[in-house]
Amino acid sequence: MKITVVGAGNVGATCANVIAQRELASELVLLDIKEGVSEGKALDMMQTATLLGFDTRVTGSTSDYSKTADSDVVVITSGIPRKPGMTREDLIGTNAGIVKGVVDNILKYSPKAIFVIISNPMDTMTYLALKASGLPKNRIIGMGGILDSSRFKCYLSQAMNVPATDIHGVVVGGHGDTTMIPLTRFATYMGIPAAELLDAATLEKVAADTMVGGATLTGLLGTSAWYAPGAAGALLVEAIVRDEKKVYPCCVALDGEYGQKDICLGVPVVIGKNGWEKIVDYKLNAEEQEKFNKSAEAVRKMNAVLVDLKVV
Ligand SMILES: NC(=O)c1ccc[n+]([C@@H]2O[C@H](COP(=O)([O-])OP(=O)(O)OC[C@H]3O[C@@H](n4cnc5c(N)ncnc54)[C@H](O)[C@@H]3O)[C@@H](O)[C@H]2O)c1
Ligand SMILES: O=C(O)C[C@H](O)C(=O)O
Repeated sequence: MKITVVGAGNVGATCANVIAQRELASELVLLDIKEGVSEGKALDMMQTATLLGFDTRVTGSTSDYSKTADSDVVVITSGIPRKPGMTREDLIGTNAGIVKGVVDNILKYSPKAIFVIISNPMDTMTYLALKASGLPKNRIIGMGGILDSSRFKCYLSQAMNVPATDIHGVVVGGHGDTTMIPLTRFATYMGIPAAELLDAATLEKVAADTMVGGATLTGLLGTSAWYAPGAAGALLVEAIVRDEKKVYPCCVALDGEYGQKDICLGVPVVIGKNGWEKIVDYKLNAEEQEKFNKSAEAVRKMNAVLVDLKVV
């Protein structure tokens, strides 16, 4: 198994580090445009192999895509992150060109790869990757919902004062401050509905905190987060390479499911060796469906910008 991570910055390097530690591949390539950075980070990681006990061979490449040849999975994290006060959508002008260029280059050497898109604005970058690559839709997966759900579970666990690992919680819709939809109705602690354990105001605050989870971290860090995003990307890669058939909320192309078409948006999907294999229907109620439709409307507006940018 060969995996490439494009972008050796905060998220890419963290994701690669988790992939190596969990031995998800025999070969892992980190690629960046910054001279020597991916090689340096790869070597640093290799020097943890005997300390942490893994055999994945990690190498770096400065812009040489031939080193990524025959990758089974490619994770795209290249692009600028937001700064405090910015939205993810503000990044489109820079990141669309970067993501398009990366997809084109990867395809020259790894035509059979499954793509995991992390660069922001992620829903639109996933749509761009789908259109630019012309690949079957199941091989293009945007990562956002896994991260947002893990933040949702984190805030729920803090409100309930219980371990986050005993909580179930899912966020669907877009990966934006106003477009994501924490599904409070489906949140449970060991099967007990969260609404029975938390009052309505607390549950609402948990959902609101989840939605601005990335912005909160950006305010604290001065740039956006990387530990949870990197780990979430690696978890998605793990489900693919181990053919786990796990259900994760991911950004995928909808063709009528959840009432939407010609858009990539976050819904629960089965993940396995073929990429995303099936969409799971949560049967949203009217209020949730209305939020989902509004989320789609906002993402569609962003997707239209891709035409102005002449990348689709
Ligand atoms: N989807 C998510 O859940 C999620 C979570 C966190 C971050 N992000 C996004 O991921 C992206 C990366 O964030 P980060 O914190 O790692 O930023 P970063 O600045 O630390 O790293 C980005 C890296 O991309 C590299 N890069 C730029 N252009 C490139 C190109 N053409 N080819 C290869 N590499 C290139 C840069 O040199 C840099 O090393 C941002 O767009 C951020 O918003 C998304
Ligand atoms: O918040 C960001 O801009 C980065 C990422 O999308 C996140 O949710 O951490």
